[in-house]
Amino acid sequence: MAELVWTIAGSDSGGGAGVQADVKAMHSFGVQTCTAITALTAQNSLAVEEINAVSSEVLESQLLALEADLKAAVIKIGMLANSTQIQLVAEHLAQYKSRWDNPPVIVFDPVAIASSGDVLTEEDTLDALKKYLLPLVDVITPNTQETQVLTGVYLIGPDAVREAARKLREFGVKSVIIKGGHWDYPSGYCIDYCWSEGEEYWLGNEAIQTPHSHGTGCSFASSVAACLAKGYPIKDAFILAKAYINQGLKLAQRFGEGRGPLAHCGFPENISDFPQVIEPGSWLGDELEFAVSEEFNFAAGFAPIGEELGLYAVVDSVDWVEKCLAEGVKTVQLRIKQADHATLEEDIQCAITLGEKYQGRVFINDHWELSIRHGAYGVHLGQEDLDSANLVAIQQAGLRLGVSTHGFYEMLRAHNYRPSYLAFGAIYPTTTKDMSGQIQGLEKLRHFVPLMRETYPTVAIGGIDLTRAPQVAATGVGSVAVVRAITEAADYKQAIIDLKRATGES
Ligand SMILES: Cc1ncc(COP(=O)(O)OP(=O)(O)O)c(N)n1
Ligand SMILES: Cc1nc(C(=O)O)sc1CCOP(=O)(O)O
Ligand SMILES: [Mg+2]
Repeated sequence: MAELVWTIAGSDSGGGAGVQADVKAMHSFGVQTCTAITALTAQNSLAVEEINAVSSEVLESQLLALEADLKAAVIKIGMLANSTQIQLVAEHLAQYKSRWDNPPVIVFDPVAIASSGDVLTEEDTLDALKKYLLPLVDVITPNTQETQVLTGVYLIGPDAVREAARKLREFGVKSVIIKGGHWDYPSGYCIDYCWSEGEEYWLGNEAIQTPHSHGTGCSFASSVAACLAKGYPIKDAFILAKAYINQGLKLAQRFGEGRGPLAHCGFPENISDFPQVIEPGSWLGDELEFAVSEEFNFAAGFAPIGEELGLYAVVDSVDWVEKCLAEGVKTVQLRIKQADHATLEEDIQCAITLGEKYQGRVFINDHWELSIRHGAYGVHLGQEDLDSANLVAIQQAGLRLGVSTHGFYEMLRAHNYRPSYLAFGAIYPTTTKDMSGQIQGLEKLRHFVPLMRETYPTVAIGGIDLTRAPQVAATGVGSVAVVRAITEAADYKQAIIDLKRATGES
């Protein structure tokens, strides 16, 4: 069943922003949308002629109807026309938060100023917002002007953006996304910022030049809301919303004499619409003056593999490396996790030699220094390892590099390094490793694979067994990686034959 998302916002008679944009954006991400309309604006592509706020009774009757029968996973709030509406909505939200079995996530787009420049709310709303609404908000998505109006911070650079986000959190907001569509810094680029749970995320891409951008703010917040309802973590919702806007700006058309609306074109599927994850040491990171640690090393472009990896066995001993290679598994990873493993170096050496003997690809998990020392075919690293491993040394030694990813943000971060392959996990729950909160499922895998398949060999891992392998392979992923499906099989030789057949390898 589709997830339910409400939008509490104004109607745009011109069809480009407000609830009209919200419904289209939410539909693109596959959620069911309910609406509570706060105002019937009379506007077209040139101007907002009238606001026409609905009465408190009319607004409340919509909320009462929805809360009685169609409880939302996420509620997106757009234009609230006056302080009475703000107070009314805040009272209802507070009840939902305290009384519903599954309290809704609140996403607030503080629509102060339409892109045409018209002020959409009354003067006294600012105090009411700060007093009643912001303490209930989980994610706020202001643009530059709205951020400045709410915080008094003028966004002249990254530190000012951080400072504004801190001020918004002081009002009680949990997570902050500040959209950089208007700050043109660095020149010609559009940089966006997200702060959530102590982590910050920066995304950037070249600014897309079009006058037809009406409704981008509403659509961005609605995309975030829909993605959160779909179970994406905020950093992935942030990326997807940004890709959705980029896609819509590129395809936007003129309707009327003024600014046309953002185009709504479904889930973003083209990698060129996705932003770059900005990291210290990258060009954009330098432009934004991100601190770079002394031992910082960055390398992009690792030795290619040249074909898909096929059935991929991830095992914890040399004995299993040999058993798998001997049965014709072409890609094997030695994954030894005990820090005090007495024969670690010897085992890595043996695994590398076995790979050469059986002409298989043997990757070593984590231990990149020993991998370089003994000339491994490749190493497999996790996201945290990207910060600490000597990537330059791995690249210069000609080792292949595989990188784990768990979601869109990590996938795009890994893409900065142009590794030799990308792994997506965990597709299903697994007992081999604690992956709680990081289960992707087939629907998300179906989105990851087409974005990356042209650039890298792709691998799916986590909870895959013989019964699930065919559906995983049907996503187009190039390789299925398993631990227990081989090492805990009653007959591992038969399991290898069956898994290869189930994934179309033989
Ligand atoms: C093929 C493949 N994919 C993902 C992983 C997980 O690697 P990582 O995130 O580094 O976690 P650990 O395996 O070190 O626990 C993997 N090993 N192999
Ligand atoms: C080692 C590992 N990495 C994962 C990831 O998602 O990064 S899932 C995983 C365990 C896979 O084991 P099994 O096939 O037994 O479920
Ligand atoms: Mg690792």
